[in-house]
Amino acid sequence: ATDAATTGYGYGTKGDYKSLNTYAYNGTYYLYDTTKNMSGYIGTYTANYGNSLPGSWSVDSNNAFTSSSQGADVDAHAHAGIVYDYFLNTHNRNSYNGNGASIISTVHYGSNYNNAFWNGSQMVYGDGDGSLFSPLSGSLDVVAHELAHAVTEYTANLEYRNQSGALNESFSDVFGYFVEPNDWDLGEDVYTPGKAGDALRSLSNPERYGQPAHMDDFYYTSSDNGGVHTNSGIPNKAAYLTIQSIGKTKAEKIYYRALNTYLSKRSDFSDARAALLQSTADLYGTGSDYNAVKNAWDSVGVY
Ligand SMILES: O=C(O)[C@H](CCc1ccccc1)CC1(C(=O)N[C@@H](Cc2c[nH]c3ccccc23)C(=O)O)CCCC1
Ligand SMILES: [Zn+2]
Repeated sequence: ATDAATTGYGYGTKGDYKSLNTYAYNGTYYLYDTTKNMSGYIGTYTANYGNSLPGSWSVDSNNAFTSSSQGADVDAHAHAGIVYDYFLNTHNRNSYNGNGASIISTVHYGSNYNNAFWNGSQMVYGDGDGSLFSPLSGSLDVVAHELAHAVTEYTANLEYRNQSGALNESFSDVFGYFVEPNDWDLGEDVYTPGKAGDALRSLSNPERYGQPAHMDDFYYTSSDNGGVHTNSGIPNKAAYLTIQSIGKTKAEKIYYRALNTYLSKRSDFSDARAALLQSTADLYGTGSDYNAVKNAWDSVGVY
């Protein structure tokens, strides 16, 4: 059988051309990327609008993933590679487990499914209903958000409820920014395709989309695991203020160090403040950067 790594191409859900790391096997081309220095691979599958995972390999007969139904596959595969490169190049972390674990994505999950998730083993993306969402793998910050959940699971493993869960959420939104720093929004590329200028969440103005930006407005609820997607607005605002003060290059190093070195399952917002301050001191001392982080958390009412 002739088999070898190949370079194909395709169009994302926005019609944008993308080069793809593919693999030829017996005359069929697979979204199977073996070009990274990982023990595993980056692979993209389709659930064919069903719910079984990972589904079947995303394949093409001539290495040109150009049909409209392949756009979500193209985006998931290309964006996964970008996020893999980010964690390796910026944080010297080889995949989510630090040891080259395979990064598996499945697209076309369910029917018009308006969400995406990391299920503990892989990333899964719905196509959206075309009104609330377009296919969710089309947003690089969403893909980074999901893969950051995997990184968190293998590092701090923040429990997904109440304050530790809101921190878990915030770290995923913040790494979504670090990977796609052209705006303070999350999910803007796939959220309400018929309406320009809005997003799922905003790091700079969490209140714009119904999230608190201060502890005084913490949302006590039993839904959504204690409001993890709502209360993340508070640490998200602190992250925005931190990045504005000390810059992305320093901020991403202190955020990664806090997650990887100081935070744990039951860490709360106050623990996050302490972990980020300690990480800042470790890396940059207790001068202006340290004071900026302190001021950011003071501003959101977390001590
Ligand atoms: O990774 C996450 O935190 C979210 C995972 C949601 C999920 C959890 C468990 C099983 C299924 C789905 C997915 C995303 C999220 O923030 N979802 C929110 C907002 C949301 C998306 N689609 C929705 C549809 C209805 C209501 C809320 C939503 C949520 O599930 O709350 C992250 C980036 C974009 C989608
Ligand atoms: Zn999340």
